[in-house]
Amino acid sequence: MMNNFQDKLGVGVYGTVYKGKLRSGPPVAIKMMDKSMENAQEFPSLVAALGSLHHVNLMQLIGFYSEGMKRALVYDFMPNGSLQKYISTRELGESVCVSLSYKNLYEISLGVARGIDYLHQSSFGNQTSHFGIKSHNILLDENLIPKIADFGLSKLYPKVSYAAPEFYYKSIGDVSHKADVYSFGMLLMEMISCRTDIQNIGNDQLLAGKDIEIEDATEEERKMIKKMIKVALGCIQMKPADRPSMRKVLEILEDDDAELLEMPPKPSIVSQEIGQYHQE
Ligand SMILES: Nc1ncnc2c1ncn2[C@@H]1O[C@H](COP(=O)(O)OP(=O)(O)OP(=O)(O)O)[C@@H](O)[C@H]1O
Repeated sequence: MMNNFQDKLGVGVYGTVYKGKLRSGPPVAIKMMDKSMENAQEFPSLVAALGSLHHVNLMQLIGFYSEGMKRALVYDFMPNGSLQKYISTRELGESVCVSLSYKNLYEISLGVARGIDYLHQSSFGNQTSHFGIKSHNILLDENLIPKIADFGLSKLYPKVSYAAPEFYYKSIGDVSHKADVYSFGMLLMEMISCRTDIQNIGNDQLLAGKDIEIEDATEEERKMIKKMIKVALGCIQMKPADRPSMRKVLEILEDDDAELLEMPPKPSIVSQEIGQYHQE
């Protein structure tokens, strides 16, 4: 592997990511793990488990390095970087956001849902309650196909993404795959709000049963966004048991008639809901 660790792609919770090159040619991303990693003794078995997962929407682990305290993971290099870069209006301004069409956003959401569903169905999913999904960890390849990265590393170094309420309030349910469903719903909200005013659409138009008006969207795109909003509202329900499974989410996103489905109830505000549970 050829790399002089000069081309830094970024720094994450687990360490620093560099761009490198395999001798045979393709560029790679090398994630140098910090020494402070917890449960480091689990690294070899985790690498074996991660290497056995194959899905078009998961970032494929193509190699690893482990010697003494040094550990590194090698992945394909993703030329379009992370989804976060495209959808964060706060950090980067709207010009970046609008470079993704509604269709792009819908297809990315479908790909991410397929990747999470695969993880939940896999034997790895049986041992892991949640995978910590967030827009930083969704990388886009040259065709804007999303790849979920870092999904196994939360076993070594627990971290919270769009934290589901059950992480804080045990009374509403156990932390399970439904925490990923919640994170996925928040991700959808983030994606939609990058192009539209989600507050107004979610509350005023859709929830009131009205048709949504989205500027500069075709009829097909309007349907896609409407499905994404419905799925998002279902996924961010307060109680894990009220959220759909990732398999159900996929069914809805892939269903052409899903826009006719009933709108999920508006998710209640945490403090009110928690108060209610405490009174039960
Ligand atoms: N395979 C890859 N190809 C291209 N860029 C990558 C790749 N993997 C990571 N990066 C970039 O490197 C940076 C750091 O990535 P890393 O996954 O370590 O952290 P993160 O996703 O920013 O945050 P966290 O550690 O909380 O998951 C990010 O900006 C990401 O876009």
